[in-house]
Amino acid sequence: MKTTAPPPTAPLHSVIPSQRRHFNRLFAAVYAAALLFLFHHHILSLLHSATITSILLFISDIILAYMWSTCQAFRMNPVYRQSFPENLEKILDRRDFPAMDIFICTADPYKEPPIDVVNTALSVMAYDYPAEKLSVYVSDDGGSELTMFAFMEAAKFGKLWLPFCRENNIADRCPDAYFSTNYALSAKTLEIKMMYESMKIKIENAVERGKISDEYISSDEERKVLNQYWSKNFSRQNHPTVIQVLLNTNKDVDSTGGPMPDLIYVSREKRKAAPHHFKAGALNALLRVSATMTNSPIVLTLDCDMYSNDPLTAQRLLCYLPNRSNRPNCGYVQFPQRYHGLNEADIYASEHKRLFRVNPFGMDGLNGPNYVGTGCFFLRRVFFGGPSKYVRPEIPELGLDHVVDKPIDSPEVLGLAHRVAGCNCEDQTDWGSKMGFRYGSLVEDYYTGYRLKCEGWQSIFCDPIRPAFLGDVPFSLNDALGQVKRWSVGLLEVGFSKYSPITLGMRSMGLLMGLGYAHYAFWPIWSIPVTIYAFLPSLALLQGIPIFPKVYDPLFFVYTFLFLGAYGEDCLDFISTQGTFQRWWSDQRMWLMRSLSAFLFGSIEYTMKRLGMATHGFNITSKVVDDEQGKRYAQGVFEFGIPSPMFVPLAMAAILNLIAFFSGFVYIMKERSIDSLVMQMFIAGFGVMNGLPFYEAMVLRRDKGRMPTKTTITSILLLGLIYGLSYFVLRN
Ligand SMILES: O=c1ccn([C@@H]2O[C@H](COP(=O)(O)OP(=O)(O)O[C@H]3O[C@H](CO)[C@@H](O)[C@H](O)[C@H]3O)[C@@H](O)[C@H]2O)c(=O)[nH]1
Ligand SMILES: [Mn+2]
Repeated sequence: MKTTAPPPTAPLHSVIPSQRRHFNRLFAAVYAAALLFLFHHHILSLLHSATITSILLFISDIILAYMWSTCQAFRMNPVYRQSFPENLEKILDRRDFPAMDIFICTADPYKEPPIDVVNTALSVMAYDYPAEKLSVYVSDDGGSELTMFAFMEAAKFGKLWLPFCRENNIADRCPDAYFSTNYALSAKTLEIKMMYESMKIKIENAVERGKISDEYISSDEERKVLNQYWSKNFSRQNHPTVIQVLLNTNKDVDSTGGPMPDLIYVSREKRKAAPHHFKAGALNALLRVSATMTNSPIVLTLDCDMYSNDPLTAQRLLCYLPNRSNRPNCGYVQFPQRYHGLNEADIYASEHKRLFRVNPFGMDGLNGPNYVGTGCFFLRRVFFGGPSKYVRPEIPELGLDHVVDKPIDSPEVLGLAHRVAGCNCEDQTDWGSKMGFRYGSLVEDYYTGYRLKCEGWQSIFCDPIRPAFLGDVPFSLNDALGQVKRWSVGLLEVGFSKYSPITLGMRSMGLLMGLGYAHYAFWPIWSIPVTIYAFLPSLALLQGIPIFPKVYDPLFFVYTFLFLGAYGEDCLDFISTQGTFQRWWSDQRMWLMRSLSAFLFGSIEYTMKRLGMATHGFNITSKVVDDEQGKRYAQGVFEFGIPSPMFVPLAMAAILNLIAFFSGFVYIMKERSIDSLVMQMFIAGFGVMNGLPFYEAMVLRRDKGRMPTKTTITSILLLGLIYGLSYFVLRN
């Protein structure tokens, strides 16, 4: 085989445009023509006679067309990147690697087990990177001594874990992940495993009992730290700032005498009267606290449930620093959210493949991907105004040029750190509006990334073959829908704000990027067409009323093409991004379910919030699962169990389509003609295929995760009501 000479300097990264772009562009043109044909028909028939049915179908198709067209932004120019961290040290001395501040957020020890948070922290502390350049900050919005205790233990265990990983060149640096692989059974490994298990037992035991046993507290120093939580007025929503330097790189060494990274616990001040802005507020507090202590030029944000799966990740980031990439204004590098522990079919489609893996390639070919809340390396500079406009923070020590020249545990530094983590610190300042992570949306990630893009920052998407980060997925349907419901509220908050992507976005970052952001800002409006298509055709079918063109009508072919084209393209995108057909099927089913439920409830919640009728906060997704539930999840069985209102529209649609399909069948047999009802039969049949897990959960299952009878009955009653109404409406 002929070998080519190596390039003069070893490359750090490469970028290849996708071959599919040509096909995508052509297909978009054809599809757009078919859409025009469809709307031509819609308008003619509306002019001819506007019935409720024709108006509803028109509205549905307008929204579907909106979603389709905005989605084209992701298809015009996808690019794939590769990075070569192995070449890094040929160009950059290890001693010149920049310092990094790593932020890990946690907010509730009962929904986010502290042992998992500890695992996440250890996975990044053990990066293949100079330890003295890493500072890990843990934000505890739960204000819990359980989390503090877990980290006191983690600091001790870390001193063994880090050298162990380094010496044995271990790839899985998250202890829990490592010990669930086929690890080498050496004496050293078993010793470390024992240490890990003993730490885990202590932490889990403390969480279970809700307090820390006396025998677990090993020094007066520890007792003093924990004492802060035991004062009378200390509660989750009301407490002073707690900051604890658990490891200090200038003092602490590992078991072999090597340096340890900094490890700092921060629980910002909380007062009931002061808004705390959920995760965005927590991250801004960390931005300020870290500025007073280390002020590293690079910041990594991580959710507590997302551990690092590749020790080279930090070095990979260096391959893309702005002076080395062709994106001069690159302000952040986003790694995708990828997950561990998914069941084979990924029944809740919580991989969110289109959101986290498919579309970001498309945005990367334009101005760069969205920020998705975790697994993202930022230049600290981006939090202080656009590339050419530096916004100076009110407190000079928080600025980029501030050099920390005192030890991080000195009274001066700690004093200032406490002050900037306080509730009043943001009063009358630019934090949350022009500086830091942005407030005003429950999806602070989407919103912050969007505003940065509007300011002129660009970004890069980095999806290495070995996932850089792995996270947890929701284990029950209610959690999976609840998460998307929260996102829906947050997205609409941006969509209908004065910074809407439709206006500001398109103006400041160009048409295609603007469309991409506009696609997500109005994501929840999927609920409108999906709800209409789930109910209307089947309600009409039940009464033998045709609402779509007959088989030999040219319009029938247009509909067929539009449906197969959209589904086919979606399937192709999914499967070509390391997907299986089975998972794609779950993904499309879950899309229908989200639309019928999460998006719908999210839109209602958003409306109520706007009208001042309710205030919904950030409902944290639970990361715990009981054994039985875990078993069902592993087998790919849907988890209903609780009588959640979110299941009602889903059960209604499933039941209706089943009845409609059979009654349509009988009708066709009787009339001996199927021409005019083919499309409705298809839609009902499709609904039935998607509804299979529901029939099972309503009728056949006896386990705890079955559909509660109450929900089934409610759904049937409501369905009866809707059918009654439709009887009058559809016949007129
Ligand atoms: O008041 C709060 C609420 C949440 N969090 C943290 O925010 C993170 C995300 O919360 P989670 O319940 O896991 O929400 P998800 O829906 O799974 O998260 C997705 O959506 C969020 C926005 O809604 C983004 O922040 C996340 O990065 C993104 O993964 C977790 O680490 C929480 O500890 C806080 O720090 N403070
Ligand atoms: Mn999460």
